[in-house]
Formats: sequence, structure tokens, C-alpha cells
Amino acid sequence: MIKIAPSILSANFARLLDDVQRVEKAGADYLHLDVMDGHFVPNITIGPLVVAALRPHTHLTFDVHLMIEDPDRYIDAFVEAGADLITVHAEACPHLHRTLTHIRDKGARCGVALNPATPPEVLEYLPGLFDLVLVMTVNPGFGGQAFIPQTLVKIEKIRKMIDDAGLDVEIQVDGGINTSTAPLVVRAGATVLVAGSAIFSAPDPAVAIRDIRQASENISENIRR
Ligand SMILES: O=C(CO)[C@@H](O)[C@H](O)COP(=O)(O)O
Ligand SMILES: [Fe+2]
Repeated sequence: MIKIAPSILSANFARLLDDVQRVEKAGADYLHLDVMDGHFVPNITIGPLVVAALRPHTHLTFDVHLMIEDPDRYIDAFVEAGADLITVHAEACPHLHRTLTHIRDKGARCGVALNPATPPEVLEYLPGLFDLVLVMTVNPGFGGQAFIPQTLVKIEKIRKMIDDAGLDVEIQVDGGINTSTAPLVVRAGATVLVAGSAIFSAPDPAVAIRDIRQASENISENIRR
């Protein structure tokens, strides 16, 4: 089963809760919350206060994507705010092993994000320590960018790495995902699709979720992953 994770980066922040509840009703699996600090990436977005404010109003799994320097400082705050899954960037974590262990010790699932230019080999040295790999399919920082096709080979490599090791790990993709790119990433091995502008800039987000799901599941049925 492919999971769809709408990214609220492209939601209307003046009516954020309405947009969240709309995608929940439309059958979204995760809610993807992009946290940016103006240092690791050029943009600045939300922090734990917004996560905590939304938490009582939805049952969606909160998938928090930290694009910040020194994420260890904020892990406790995000778990306490209601994050179910916290993903950190390998490029931002000099002690990635320790950071992942910290997230699990706090009771959340953890993910490792890799920028488009980051090789996947870093994952080989962290067996069993993460629940998800986030393959960035654009350079992080902004919504609405074009999908980078060279990332497909990396998704394939990670899929093989995970299958060969017999790990139960999700492969998430993030950036430029729409009905055209979804089949490509699913064929390469992705199982969780983040989409921001393709969902929230569509005339009807529910239709957009349905269309992305349909485009991916036609492929995944053939693969039977
Ligand atoms: O993490 C990020 C951007 O850095 C994403 O989660 C974006 O929000 C994806 O937006 P689209 O490319 O789907 O518009
Ligand atoms: Fe993201």
C-alpha cells in the first residue's frame, strides 16, 4: 500500500486547520510538517507550537521533517508537541547514530533524510536504527520545485539495500511529486509520497490525493511490494 503525505508547506496558513482536516477527510495517511530554520535551508517555517496547536484536532500521523541545524536540541519539544515520526537530515547530524537513538528513546519513530547530492551509503552503517528513509527529490527549502530525475537511481539503490537486509523501513520521497512523477518513484521503490503543491494548489485537494494514489497504485500492484 502506498501512503500519501500532504505537506502543509503549500497549505493556506490563514486557515491551516481547515486544510488539514480536508486532507484527513480525503484519506491522507500522514501529515507532513516541514520545519525550516533559515540556516540549514534558506526558508523559515513552523516550530513545535504549531505542531502542538494542530495535534488535538486530527488523528493523522504527524510526520515532522526537520530541515534545521543541530536538530538534537529540538527533538524533545517536537515529540512533546505530538510528532509521531521525526526525520532528520544526515547532512545536519554529525552524530546521526546518537540522534536517531534519541528520537526512539523519546517514543517516536525516526527517519533519515538525504539531500539529492548525498550518497545513500551512510545508511549502511545504521542497521535497524531508522524506520524511514526520506529521499529528497528536490533541494530542500521550498515547495513547488521541479522533480530531479537523477534521484530515481538513488531510490532504487536504497530499495535494494533495504530488501537485501530484510529491513522493515519505509522509503519516502519529497519534492515535485505529482501524478506524472508518482509512478516513477513507486516503480523505483518508494512507499510514502509527500506532495505539497500538487495537493494544496489543486482546485480540489481530495481529487488530487485520489489521482496521485491511483497513479501510484496501478504501478505498485504490478510490483507487489
Ligand atoms: O521538504 C519540502 C521542501 O523542502 C517539501 O515537503 C515540500 O513541501 C514539497 O513541496 P512540493 O514539491 O510537493 O510542492
Ligand atoms: Fe518535506
